[in-house]
Order: sequence, then C-alpha cells, then structure tokens
Amino acid sequence: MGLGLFVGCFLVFLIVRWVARKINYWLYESKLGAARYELPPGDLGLPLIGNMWSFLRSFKSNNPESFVSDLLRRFGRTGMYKVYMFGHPSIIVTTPEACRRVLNDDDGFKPGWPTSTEKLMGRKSFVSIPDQEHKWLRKLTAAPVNGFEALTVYMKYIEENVVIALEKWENMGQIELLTELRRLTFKIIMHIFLSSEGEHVREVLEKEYTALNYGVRAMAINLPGFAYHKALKARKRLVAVLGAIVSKRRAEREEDPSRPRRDMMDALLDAEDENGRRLDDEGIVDILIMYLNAGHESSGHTTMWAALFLQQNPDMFNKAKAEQEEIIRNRPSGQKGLTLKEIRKMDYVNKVIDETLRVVSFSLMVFREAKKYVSVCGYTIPKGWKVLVWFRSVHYDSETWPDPKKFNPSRWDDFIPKAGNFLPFGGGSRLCPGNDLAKLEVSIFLHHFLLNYEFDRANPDSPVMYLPHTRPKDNCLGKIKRVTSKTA
Ligand code: HEM
Repeated sequence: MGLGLFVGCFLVFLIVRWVARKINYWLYESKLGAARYELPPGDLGLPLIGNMWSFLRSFKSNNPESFVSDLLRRFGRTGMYKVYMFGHPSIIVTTPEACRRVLNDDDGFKPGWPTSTEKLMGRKSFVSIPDQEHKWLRKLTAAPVNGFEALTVYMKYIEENVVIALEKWENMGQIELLTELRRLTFKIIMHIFLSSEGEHVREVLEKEYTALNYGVRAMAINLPGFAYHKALKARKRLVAVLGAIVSKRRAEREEDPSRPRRDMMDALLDAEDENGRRLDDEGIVDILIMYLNAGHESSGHTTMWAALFLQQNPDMFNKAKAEQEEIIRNRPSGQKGLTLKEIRKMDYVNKVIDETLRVVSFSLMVFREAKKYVSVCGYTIPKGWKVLVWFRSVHYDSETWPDPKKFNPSRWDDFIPKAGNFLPFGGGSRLCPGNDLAKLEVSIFLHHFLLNYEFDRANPDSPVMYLPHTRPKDNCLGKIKRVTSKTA
C-alpha cells in the first residue's frame, strides 16, 4: 500500500471518529443554547453507546471505582460530570452536597429509572407513578413495615426463623450462605406482605425473583438467552401468581367480611384515598412485586457481608460477640428472645452494619430526571436529562472515609457523618421505607450467629462480582459450624 493511500485512510478514520464523537453533542448539547456552557464537564461519548462500555468494563474488571475515578482524572474534581448512559444524556453526581441537593428537591426532580427497569417493576410501582399517588401509597405502606410497633411485632417472627435457619444450615453440610440468607429474608418479607401463603408459593416466587434481579442491572436486550429477556419472562410469571393471590384474597374477604385483617395485602385491599379511590389488582400486584423484591435482596446481601467481614476479622468478631454475651448476661431472668431495647444496646454491631452498608454500597446509584432546568452546585442540569446519584463515590470519598476500601467499624467511634456523606438508604421523599426493618434483620441474625456459630468458607479467595450485586462469585460457599452446645 502506498504511503498516500495509508495517509488518506488514516485521515478518513480521523474524520469519521471526530464526526461520531460530535453526534451526541449535536443531538443533546447544542440545542440547549447558552445553558450548554453551564453543564458540568464530561463527555457524552459515541452515539447509542455513550459511556456504557467503560461503565460495564469497570464492573466486569472488578474495579467499580475506576469508572468515576477515570472521569475525575480526565475532567477534574468537579463532582458532577455529563455522560450518556442507559440511552439518555445524563449528569452523574458524586459529591455528598450534590447528591443531597438532588435527593431533596422534589420540585426539580422525579424518579428517572431506565425504561427497562420500569418495565420490570411495573407501571404502577413507585418508580413510575406520579408524586401524589406515591405520597399516598408510601404513607400507607411505610409505617406497617418500618414503624416501632410493626418492628416489635416482626421481631419475634424474625428471631424464630433466624434460629431455625441456623440450626438447619448447620445440618446441611456445605451451603451457599448468600442463597440461604436471601431465602430467609424473602420468607420475612413474605410474612409481612402475604402471611397466609404457604411454602410452595414462596419457593415459586423466590425463583422468579432471582431471574428478575439478574435482569434489573443487565443490558436491556430483549432476545432469548439474555438476562433481561429472562427477567421479563419472570415478571410475567410473577404477575400471574400474584394476580391469582390478589383475586383469591378478594374472594375470601367478600365471602367473610369479618375475616381478620392480617398482613399488608389486606391493608392494600382496604386502602382508599381522600377521593374514595381504591387500588385495582394491577396496582396491588406492582406494589407487591416492588416491595417483595426490594425487601429481600438488599437485606440478604448485607447480612451475608456483615457476617463475612466479621468472620474474616477475628478481633472484630470477638468484640461483637462479647457485646452479645453482655446482652444475654444482663437479660432479666424469664425473658425469652430479643427486645428492641437490647437491639439499641448493640453499639458495636450497629457500627459493623453501618460500615458494611458503606463498604458494600448495595445501591450503587439511583436515578432521577430533571423536571425543569435546575442549578446544582454551580452547574445546570437541563430539563429531561437523567441524574445518576452515585452513592458509591460518596461512600468511598477518602476525605470523609480515610482508607475507604478498608472495613473498619471503629471509624464510627464518636463519628456522625455530615448530611449527604452516608446514603445507603437514599434520602428525601424516596428514602428507603425498609431501612429500620433491614437493620433489625441484620442485627438479629448477627446476634445468634455470633453467640453460637462460625462460618468456614470453602473458597476464601473466591473473587467478588459486582453485577447484578456485589457478592462473592461462589455465593459464599461454606459450612456453618456450631461453637456452643445446643443449650447455650
Ligand atoms: C440493606 C437493605 C436495604 C438497602 C441498602 C436499601 C436501599 C434503598 C435505597 C437506596 C432506596 C432509594 C431509592 C431511590 O432513591 O430511588 C430504597 C428504596 C426503597 N426500598 Fe430499600 N433498601 C434496603 C432494604 C429494604 C427493605 C427491607 C424494604 C422493604 C420492606 C425496602 C423497600 C424499599 C422500597 C419500597 C423503596 C422505594 C421507596 C420509594 O420510592 O418511595 N428496602 N432502598
């Protein structure tokens, strides 16, 4: 090939590359007029793909921090970056102040989850419904899940099931601790929402939820073999099973109107807003799909990581165990089981849980969409653009959290993070309504685990995967071993 042809090809390549890199600018930025000069720095990347490739690569290469640190290296420590992700021009916010501003501004922002997530959660779930309806349904569902009275009632059920599960796992030989904990937390959330359904229904639903979850964070490719396609199918089956349960419950209540109200399903069927409007079956099913999902995956994973971090750090394990033994020593004779007062005395275990939530950052980010032009920390977020509130960066900021990758519960000694520096449950009007329930579940599990058991991992060097959620590749394979006699 002559030199002239080579230079010509190279020039064509450069021009095509330049044009391709400008397309997103022409499509989304140039039409903003003067506001485009107020956008944060960043790069919308190539058309359609945008920044998705480098985002997914950072996770697949087990270095999730590298995506944002790369933006930081290229564009400076501005804390906000323009990107093109999940099919939309977006702004990533990574500083505590900017995250807090976005989460607390309901006039400026609404949920902005990708359409693929909305399709999986349903058009009547919290991710899709208008603000007014969200307010009503949140009020209706949050107190029965998270209020003091509710937690007092659930405690007994949770504790009984934790004790039974640990005894069972001890006799099972090798188990996947994560899989078993997800089963346990699913059983708990099923009890709260659908107390009368039996084991068979629970097993069917649980299997479908595993497929659903793999699809929530996968590429939205609806073709056979892809995780998203399987998740859509799982949703269809969930709708069918839950729809049948709603119809059955309606019929039972019509037959016997004095039937005692037992669980959240009854509360949803009774619900009526100030205009007398009630929920239809589709609305109830979508709320169930969302709550049953949110209510077990995150707490199952968090419990596993808390137990694992302790098991890997004998000093911390012993300190947490000593705290639990102290609780038992101080317990009035005749009292059976834990009380909320005792849970509040678990100062060190509480630090272990907060540190686990920080290090794992189960919800890596949440999505919002700007309802209008909003100014945040000196930059403009244009109307219609998505906002990715990046919790993981907040939790790995070395200014607030020295040596951030290190699991260190003692960093919480006499330390209360400033607003916005610790957001494991989000914030503002969408703050997780299951936060206290989740922490209660982890505390009860750790109490019994620390007092009576140890976990022996089969593959201590099993690599960590970050998608769909942060977990050891082998789902924490190993054996639960009892270290006290059965009477202890
Ligand atoms: C360690 C456990 C948990 C973590 C880390 C977690 C995290 C979160 C986060 C970050 C959000 C905010 C989403 C947003 O801003 O858009 C959220 C929302 C939500 N969570 Fe949790 N969650 C946990 C446990 C639970 C539990 C046990 C339940 C159910 C009882 C639950 C139910 C929900 C629901 C329904 C929402 C949507 C709230 C709304 O849009 O108003 N979560 N969760």
